[in-house]
Amino acid sequence: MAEAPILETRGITVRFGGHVAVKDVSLGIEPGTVTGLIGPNGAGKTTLFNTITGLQRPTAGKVFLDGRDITSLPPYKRARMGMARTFQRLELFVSLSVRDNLRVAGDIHNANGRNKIDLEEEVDRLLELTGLADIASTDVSDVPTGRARVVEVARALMTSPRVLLLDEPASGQTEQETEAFAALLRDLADSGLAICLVEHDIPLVMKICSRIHVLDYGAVLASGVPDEIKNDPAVINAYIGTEKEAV
Ligand SMILES: Nc1ncnc2c1ncn2[C@@H]1O[C@H](COP(=O)(O)OP(=O)(O)OP(=O)(O)O)[C@@H](O)[C@H]1O
Repeated sequence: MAEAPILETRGITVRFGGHVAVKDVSLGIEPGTVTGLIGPNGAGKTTLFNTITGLQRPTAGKVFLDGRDITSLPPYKRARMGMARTFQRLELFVSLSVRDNLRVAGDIHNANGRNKIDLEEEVDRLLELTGLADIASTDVSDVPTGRARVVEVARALMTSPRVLLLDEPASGQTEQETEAFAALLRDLADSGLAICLVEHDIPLVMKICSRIHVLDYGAVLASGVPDEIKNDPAVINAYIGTEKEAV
């Protein structure tokens, strides 16, 4: 039997003036899985992430973590409860080294969190795990975008999250980097993490997600396993058929 979702949205709607960016979206993310969230530009994926993480207040609907209604909690409280994310536009400390970016996140976690980590040990473990050890001392400003995205994931992992939301993490990665990244996400999910992946790299999504939700004009157009999504005429028509990288 499938595990109960650790993260749930119920009937989330977000309006910006007269524009409905997210429309009545209900979905769940289970521990130990990678869940894909795909759809055309402007479909509402980032807005939904912002609502889940507390950066955007929904017009209607609720967000639950561990069955607890967290809709009115600020982002830092959600982070302390085990939610971490990365951003479409990288949000790293560019004048710091890769190692120091991880240290800062670990410091903040230790100052606030209940499950304190051994900082240096965790930094070393995550640099190894994410394949960043060779550039640990490099300033992020000198790190190419593809690898900087992995730095952002590693930094998010410093908070020992149980839910990880990734906004276009493969954008800017080479084919080889994406292959290693896919293996990393699978390993993280295998260790129990609940991952939600917003990504335009359809082959990557199809390869690593156990379940996929397709957003179109803010609403869920389809939900299912990769084979169902790949062959859904509405999805092909609205999105996959328009993607150069289509499977
Ligand atoms: N702060 C805002 N104010 C007004 N409109 C917004 C705001 N943020 C997003 N939107 C609009 O809401 C819609 C959804 O945007 P969103 O960025 O969530 O889409 P997306 O699916 O993440 O797109 P992409 O794949 O291009 O990142 C778009 O029409 C966008 O212009």
